[in-house]
Amino acid sequence: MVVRGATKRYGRATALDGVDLEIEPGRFMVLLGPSGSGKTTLLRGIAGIEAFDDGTVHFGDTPISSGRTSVPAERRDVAMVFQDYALWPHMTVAQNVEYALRRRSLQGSARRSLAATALERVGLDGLGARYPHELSGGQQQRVALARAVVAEPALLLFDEPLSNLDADLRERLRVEISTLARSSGATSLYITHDQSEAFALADEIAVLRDGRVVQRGTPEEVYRHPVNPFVAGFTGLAGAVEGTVTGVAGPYAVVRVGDDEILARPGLLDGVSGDVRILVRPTATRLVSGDAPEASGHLAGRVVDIAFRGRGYDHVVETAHGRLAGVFAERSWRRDVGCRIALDPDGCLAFPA
Ligand SMILES: Nc1ncnc2c1ncn2[C@@H]1O[C@H](COP(=O)(O)OP(=O)(O)OP(=O)(O)O)[C@@H](O)[C@H]1O
Repeated sequence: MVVRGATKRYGRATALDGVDLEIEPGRFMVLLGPSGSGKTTLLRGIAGIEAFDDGTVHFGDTPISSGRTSVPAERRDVAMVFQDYALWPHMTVAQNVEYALRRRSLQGSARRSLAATALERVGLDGLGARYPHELSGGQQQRVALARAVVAEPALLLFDEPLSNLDADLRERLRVEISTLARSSGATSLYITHDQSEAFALADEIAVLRDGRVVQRGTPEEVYRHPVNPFVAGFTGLAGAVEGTVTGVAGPYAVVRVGDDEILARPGLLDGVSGDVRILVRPTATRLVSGDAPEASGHLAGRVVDIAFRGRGYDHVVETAHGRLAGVFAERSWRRDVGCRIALDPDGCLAFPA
């Protein structure tokens, strides 16, 4: 699927500002962006629920929306899964799924059999005769998934499908969506504002801000090499500290932060100098004793909060030059004690202050 120059304005507000997006057949793309960045507008335009003001959409070589051509939503080879499930309340579960096959010239028995297989694939065999209100939220979303895949569409669109579910169920259903989408062979586009969901699901992520794609890449590329502080901030930070670049050590900048010296990776290709803001990934932090000998790459601080996380504890540490949260240690520290944070330079991203 290829989108070129997708633009949409509402009055004076620009929801989409010339978005280009390509998804290779069979790949799972996640569009990650904050509220209001244009995610839903883009998805609705691709589905044909709304028209772009400008821009084109192609499925393979076939124009779906281009100039005066616009294939109506129901004739696009697309299925969509919504946040609020959007099941027909007056139809049974089986009828909801069969509805997606209405345009196929199939006999009733063939339709019923395909719907039953799809329900089995999402773990709902035996529930076909129930009505949506007789199911839990998670089960309703599974019906919506079965309905989306039953007709084997070329493109699956997901509009924050997990956001109405509680944490445990969200994780389980995320795995099911990932498996189902990939085994169906469809191309998938999934929108979310949740970076952990995006990282877990995506073959590729596109980060959207103010109606523009600001970065595209694999989850690893986006996490390790965010193109700007916005992307870094939106994909998980412990916090930031302020410092001054004093030199270079291999691929790293040497940065003086108060009395400490740490290494950081230049967040931009052309390097950094002078005053910098170092954005720190939580995974780059480790607590060491305040009595430990001072070492390069350590930052002095004081523990201000502790949260138990099952496999250990996340600490909030105040340094003289910024606060870092999510600093992990297997044992719990005490509040108000002095400590040092050992920093992995690959997770410290220096941007001009
Ligand atoms: N029907 C509409 N009329 C006017 N403005 C709209 C309309 N739909 C969306 N917008 C505006 O377009 C921008 C993008 O909205 P969109 O819903 O696509 O964002 P989003 O990234 O999906 O946000 P969210 O995560 O909150 O759903 C926002 O500024 C929004 O206020």
